[in-house]
Amino acid sequence: MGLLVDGVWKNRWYDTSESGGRFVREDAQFRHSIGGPDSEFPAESGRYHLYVSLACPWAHRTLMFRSLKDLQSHIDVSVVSPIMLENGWTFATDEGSSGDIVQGHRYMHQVYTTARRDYSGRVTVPVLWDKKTQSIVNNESAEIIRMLGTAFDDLTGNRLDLYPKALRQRIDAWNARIYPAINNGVYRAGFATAQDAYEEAYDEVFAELDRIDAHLADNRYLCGDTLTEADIRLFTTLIRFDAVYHGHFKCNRNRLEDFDHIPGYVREIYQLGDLAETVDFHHIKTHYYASHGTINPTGIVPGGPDIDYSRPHGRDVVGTASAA
Ligand SMILES: N[C@@H](CCC(=O)N[C@@H](CS)C(=O)NCC(=O)O)C(=O)O
Repeated sequence: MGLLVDGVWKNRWYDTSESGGRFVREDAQFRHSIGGPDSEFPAESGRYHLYVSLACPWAHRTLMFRSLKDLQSHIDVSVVSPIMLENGWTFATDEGSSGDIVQGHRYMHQVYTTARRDYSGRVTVPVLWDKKTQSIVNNESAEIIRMLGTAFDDLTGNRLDLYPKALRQRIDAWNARIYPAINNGVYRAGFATAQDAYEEAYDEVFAELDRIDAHLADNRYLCGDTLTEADIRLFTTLIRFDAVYHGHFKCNRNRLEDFDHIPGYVREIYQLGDLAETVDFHHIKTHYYASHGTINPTGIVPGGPDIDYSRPHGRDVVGTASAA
């Protein structure tokens, strides 16, 4: 775990000393967009590449969109090793990485310094890479999924709209609650270095999960009967919850499987199209338990849990007519 300072790699764990033991996530620095034919980054088949970790919930969003939007043959993918230690994310193929199939780098930080020689900041995934200009288009998953959601529609003919105009306000409102309380909430609990910081995050995680569970009693998805971006963003945290966040990040009031409505909701999304192929529990568990030496010094990866996400979800009967 580390970061780049003026283009030089430094092996350093997160510094929580300035924030009262609270984990504060850094903002992504590359924020360009893929657009129409006149834009700097026009939508073109084969031009763009995704660097992802199969363990990472933020990268997972982009893989889910790539699958739902039929982009597999237009955007190829390099997968980093699940083990992230003193060199940060690596392309060690003996540990489960695909290798950097575009540039042949050994380390993810080289992708960043290829894009910007004196880059300072964290080296995160996902990264949307432009092979033509040898640069990073964007390294913020929330923005990458919006691009994948519409920019390539004329190429693929896939018009699935996960951020429809009529639902945007509601989607934005869900995202605004779910990001701090759940997506980042589990990290705020897990990476806290002070008891009160941990408890604050833990309480928020479960308050929001309780609210969502109640909402899902008579709403098939977060925004009623339509699957949206908000569901995808929530799913990537939920699918990791019992395997990792419950134990490793100490979010253990109860398991997700113990809720009334969330488990069926998670299974329904897991079973949609080819989305199950985007979930890799080996990478997920290995990454967290074997990479975070400050939290789990032995690096032992637990055997369980053993949850069958392909069993029937029973969500077809949920009141699709009711408003969210
Ligand atoms: N804002 C980014 C956050 C991405 C992020 O933090 N990814 C984690 C993996 S789960 C990472 O690469 N962390 C490495 C680090 O912080 O050094 C996004 O959503 O794309």
